[in-house]
Amino acid sequence: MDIDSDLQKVLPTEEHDYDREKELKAFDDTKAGVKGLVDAGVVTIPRIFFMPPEDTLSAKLDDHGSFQAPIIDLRDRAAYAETVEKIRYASEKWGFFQVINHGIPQDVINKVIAGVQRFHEQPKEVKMKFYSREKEKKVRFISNYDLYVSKAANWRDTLYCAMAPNPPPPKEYPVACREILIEYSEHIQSLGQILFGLLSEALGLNPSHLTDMGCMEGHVFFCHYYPACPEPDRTIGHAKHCDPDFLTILLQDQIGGLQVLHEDHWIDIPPLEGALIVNIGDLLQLISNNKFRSVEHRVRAKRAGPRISVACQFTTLYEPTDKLYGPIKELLSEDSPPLYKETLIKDYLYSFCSLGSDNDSALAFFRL
Ligand SMILES: O=C(O)CCC(=O)C(=O)O
Ligand SMILES: [Fe+2]
Repeated sequence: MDIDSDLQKVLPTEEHDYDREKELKAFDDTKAGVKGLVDAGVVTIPRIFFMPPEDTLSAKLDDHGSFQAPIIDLRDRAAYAETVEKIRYASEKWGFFQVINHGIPQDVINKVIAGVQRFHEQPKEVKMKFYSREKEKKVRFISNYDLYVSKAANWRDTLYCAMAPNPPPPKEYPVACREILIEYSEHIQSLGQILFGLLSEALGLNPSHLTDMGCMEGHVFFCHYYPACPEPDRTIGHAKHCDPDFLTILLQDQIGGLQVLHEDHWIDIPPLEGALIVNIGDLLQLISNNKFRSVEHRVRAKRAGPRISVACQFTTLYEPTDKLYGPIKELLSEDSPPLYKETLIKDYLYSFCSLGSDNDSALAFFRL
């Protein structure tokens, strides 16, 4: 008996036949993203999307109904000190909270979701013109920014629009969502002011401290589209990651799937009509010297869809600035020495992107 050829029969031949690089490239070259696969009628997902079982099995909902990320009412200005305290607790213990009565009209939120859906559901020929892996581009469409470095491709497409500082001329944003994104960006600036004020006070600083440092200088919209997935247990919508910014304001539609890691459990952040989700990013963890926490989160793939979300990240991305960010001096003492070295925002982002989102936090590179 020819042992070698018998062995070949029982070994999964797939591994030999599978040229991952080639398949990633073929997918990328379609410039049509995951939506393109769904439109082509796939009923089994291509292997480039398979997550290792430990990541998908645990992607099932943990049964921890007793945990719920804090919900904070921003209208209650009379109870300002109490709101500051709630923000402090949420930022230290969860890194995530939802805000209600935040001042952004529901009508605007609905139009943002509709505009983003319109962009992603256009004929692929229109979207393809925006498809690019050039990081410095201020407006671009891409499926999986970390396609070539992550363990598995995610079931998601994204339109990026940098809104500040130095926005491109309005005509460079896609016509499908141009007007509403510009309007939403103005609302985001106002809400950002409120949140950074509260966060500054929650750190025991002057209310304008974080804005004076430039934490609000830039923001970028990540307009995600998660198509309905025929095999949701084999893949993920958005692999676990922390955000590499100061702060994220996230708007999600009613489909659900977002989970946050809390005390070793994956906790659902269920859609709450009218609410916005806020989470602390790595750069705020860094400048707060670990007082606030940037926490891992992910989005499950679902049979239901599409799911639409818009993450607004406060960061200047790759803007050429020489501003360095390190732990805030006022927060340091003998008992609380600096834990991180200073960094440029763009250097932090390069480290983050080189890792791929499903790896350990890039913060580790900046530890002293
Ligand atoms: O789609 C979501 O709910 C999460 C998106 C997200 O985590 C991100 O863009 O960083
Ligand atoms: Fe995120």
